[in-house]
Amino acid sequence: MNYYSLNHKAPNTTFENVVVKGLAPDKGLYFPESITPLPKAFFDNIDELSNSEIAFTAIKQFVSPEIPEDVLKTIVEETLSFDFPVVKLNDNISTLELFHGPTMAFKDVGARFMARCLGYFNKDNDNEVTVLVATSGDTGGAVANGFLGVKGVNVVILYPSGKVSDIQEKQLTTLGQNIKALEVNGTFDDCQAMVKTAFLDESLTSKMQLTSANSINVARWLPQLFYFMFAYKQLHKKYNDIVFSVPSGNFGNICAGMMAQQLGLPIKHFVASNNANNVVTRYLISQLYEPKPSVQTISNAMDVGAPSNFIRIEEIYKNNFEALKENLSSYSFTDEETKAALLEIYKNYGYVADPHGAVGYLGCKNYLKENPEAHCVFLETAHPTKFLDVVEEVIKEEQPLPEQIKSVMGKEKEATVISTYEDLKQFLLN
Ligand SMILES: Cc1ncc(COP(=O)(O)O)c(C=O)c1O
Ligand SMILES: N[C@@H](CCOP(=O)(O)O)C(=O)O
Repeated sequence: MNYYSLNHKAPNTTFENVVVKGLAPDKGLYFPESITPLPKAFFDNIDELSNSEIAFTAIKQFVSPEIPEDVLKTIVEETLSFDFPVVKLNDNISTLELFHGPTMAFKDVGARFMARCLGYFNKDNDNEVTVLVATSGDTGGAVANGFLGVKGVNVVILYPSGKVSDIQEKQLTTLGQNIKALEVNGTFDDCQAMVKTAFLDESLTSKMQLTSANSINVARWLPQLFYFMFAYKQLHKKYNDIVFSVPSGNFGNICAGMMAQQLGLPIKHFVASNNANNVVTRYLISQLYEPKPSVQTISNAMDVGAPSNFIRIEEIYKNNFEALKENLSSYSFTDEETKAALLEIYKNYGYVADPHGAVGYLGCKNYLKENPEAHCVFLETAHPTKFLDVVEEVIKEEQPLPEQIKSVMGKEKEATVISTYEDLKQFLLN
C-alpha cells in the first residue's frame, strides 16, 4: 500500500518508508491511498474467527506487499498474545478492557506491532534507527516495553515533568538498555512539538535515522482498529446499534475506530469523550477548530491541547463537517464529574474503572440520554492501578497490584531533564 501526506507537498510512498520515516518530509501525517471494504460475510461470521485471524485480514491491505503474508501472520500473533474482554455493566453499557498487555494500557498493541514491523524492515540493515516518542503517560511505557532490546533501535522518550502518574513514570524511566527518558519542563504538547521539529531538522536527520512511535506513525496507529472488531465479535449477536465511547486525547484511537468502520464494521456512532482538554467538543458545537495549551487533569494521558490525529479524521470525512457530525458526538467532563463517575461505576456495578475509562462511561451516559436504544461500549484504556492515588482516594479501598505493575514499583528512575529543543538536539547528537 502507498501512502500520501496530508500536507500534500511530499511524494506518495510505501508502507516501509512510512514506518521508517514516521512523518512525511512536508511535516504531514501519512494516510493510505485507498481503503477497500471487507466483505459483509467477514463481519457476519466474525465470531468464528480468532483475534489474530481478524487482525490479519483487517490490516493486510495496508501493509502489503512490503510485509509478506507469512511474516504478517507471525507479527499479528505475537502482538496479540493477551485478551480483550468486553464486560457488561447493564443492558445499555459495556466496557472493552484494553489493559491486559505488558504495560496495562491500550498502547501495547500498536507498540508491539510497530516494533516488529521495524525489526523486519531493519533485519538486513546495520544502520541504527532512533525512535522518538512524546508521551502524556502511556505511550512511553508501552513503547519502552515493546522496543526493549530490539536490535539496531534506540528509543528516546519525552515526557512532561510532574504530569504523568508515578507508575507511568516508573514504566518509562526504569528499563535501561536501549531506552532513554527525557523529563521535559513543559506540557505534552511541548514534547510533541519538539519531536516533530526534530524530524525536520536536517542537522539531525543528516546524521541519524529518526522515526516516531507516536500515533503519527501508521504502524503504531492503525493496529488500534483491531479493538473495535474484537468488541464487535463479542457483542454483535446481542445488540444491534453498537456505539463506541472513546476516551480521547491525541485522537489516534477513535480515528482507528473510524478506519474499522471504513472497512465495513457496522458501528452506529462514535463518542469522543474528553476531559477539560476539549478542542474537538468545542469544534463540533462552533465549527471553529481552536487548539489551546493543555491543562492538567486526573485523566492525564488525555491532556492534549492540539490532537495530532484530528487531521486524519477530517480526511476520512473529506472535510465535510455535517458528515462528521452525523457520526461523531463529543462531550467534555471535569475532574469532579470523573471522580463521581468512578464512584458510581464502583457502587452500581462493583467495577473499578480508571479515570480515562470513567470519562468514557460519562460519554456513554450522555449519548444514551438521546439514544436509549443503543448499546454503548466505553473503552477501558488503562488499568486502574496505574492511577492508584486517584482511584483509591475515590473508592476508599486498597487495590491489589497486578504483576505488571509490581515489577516496576521498586525500580530506580533514570531520566535527563531538558527544557528546550536545543537540549533535545544536544542529547541526540551526543
Ligand atoms: C489511558 C489512555 N486513555 C486515553 C488516551 C487517549 O487516546 P488517544 O490519544 O488515542 O486519543 C490515552 C493516550 O493515548 C491513554 O493513555
Ligand atoms: N495519550 C498519549 C499521548 C500520545 O498519543 P499517541 O497515541 O500519539 O502516542 C500517551 O499516553 O502518551
